Amino acid sequence: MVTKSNIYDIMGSLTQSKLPVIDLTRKNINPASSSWITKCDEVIRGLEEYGCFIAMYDGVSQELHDSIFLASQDLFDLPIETKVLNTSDTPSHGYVGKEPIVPLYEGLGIEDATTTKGAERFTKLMWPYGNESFSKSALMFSKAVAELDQIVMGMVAKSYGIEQHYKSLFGSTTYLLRFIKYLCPQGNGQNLGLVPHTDKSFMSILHQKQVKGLEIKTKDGQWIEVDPSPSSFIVMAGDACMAWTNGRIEAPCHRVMMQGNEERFSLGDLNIEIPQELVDEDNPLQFEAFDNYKYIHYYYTDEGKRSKCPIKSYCGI
Ligand SMILES: O=C(O)CCC(=O)C(=O)O
Ligand SMILES: [Fe+2]
Repeated sequence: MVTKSNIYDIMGSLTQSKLPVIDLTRKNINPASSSWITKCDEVIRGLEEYGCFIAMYDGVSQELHDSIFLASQDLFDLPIETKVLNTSDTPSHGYVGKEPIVPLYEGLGIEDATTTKGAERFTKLMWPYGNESFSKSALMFSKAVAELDQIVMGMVAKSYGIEQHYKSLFGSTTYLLRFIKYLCPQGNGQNLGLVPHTDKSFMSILHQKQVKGLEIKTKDGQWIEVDPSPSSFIVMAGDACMAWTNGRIEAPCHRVMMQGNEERFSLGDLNIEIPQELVDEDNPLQFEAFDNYKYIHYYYTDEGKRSKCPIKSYCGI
């Protein structure tokens, strides 16, 4: 029987607590400045405690924020026959829409979004006669957010003393820009935009427009709502980051409960080796080296979908 109290249990309770907000605007992130080490500590604390934090970041101007969301609207206004042309070998990187378990959700990914080639290839597929402003905005936004990712990863690597490993990881990094749209709930009580999950990527950077909806689960099981703002970006660890840091940073469970338009960045890496510096008597090696793309494929197999912690089933020791 479904009673009021067990509906509450299924949905989980919302908490008033907030995610850490870290000022990563340019004046604060010069590695030569004294505030740099403090910022590194804040970033690590946020990631170890919540698996994510909110970055205040000025690499995306208000103008770019506006133009990327206008571009997003143009994209979703295209006919479905055009949008489905965006296919990918990697599950969930192409067009996703009209899925029975998430009927409100629609998403399109641009692979290699930080390269002119990636941005133009996608634009040509969607607009065979061209759409220069779309491809320009997508490329500029991708580059700006990739820069934020690199700042954060540099801080993580510095704090753990694994800068050398980060350099090789960085060489094999590609970026995916995913445009996401959620329909308004249809008044039938169904307002789950996206089911609770952890990201399968290395790191995701989320940016929302006006309408909130993203909720992140704390380690003690409470859900925290995240308010949108043009200068805030949610930096979130994915499963691959958990393996790379030998379990120090765990990918947080998150879901979307309302409607809105959000852009999302995620990152896929190849041949990730667990840095030896993070392995000692107290912290034995927890994961084998793995390939992030193959892991994503594994996650979409029956075994991967059934697993409680797919990254552990895939490459845990
Ligand atoms: O739309 C959002 O804010 C979250 C999207 C998300 O979690 C995902 O695409 O994995
Ligand atoms: Fe996610």
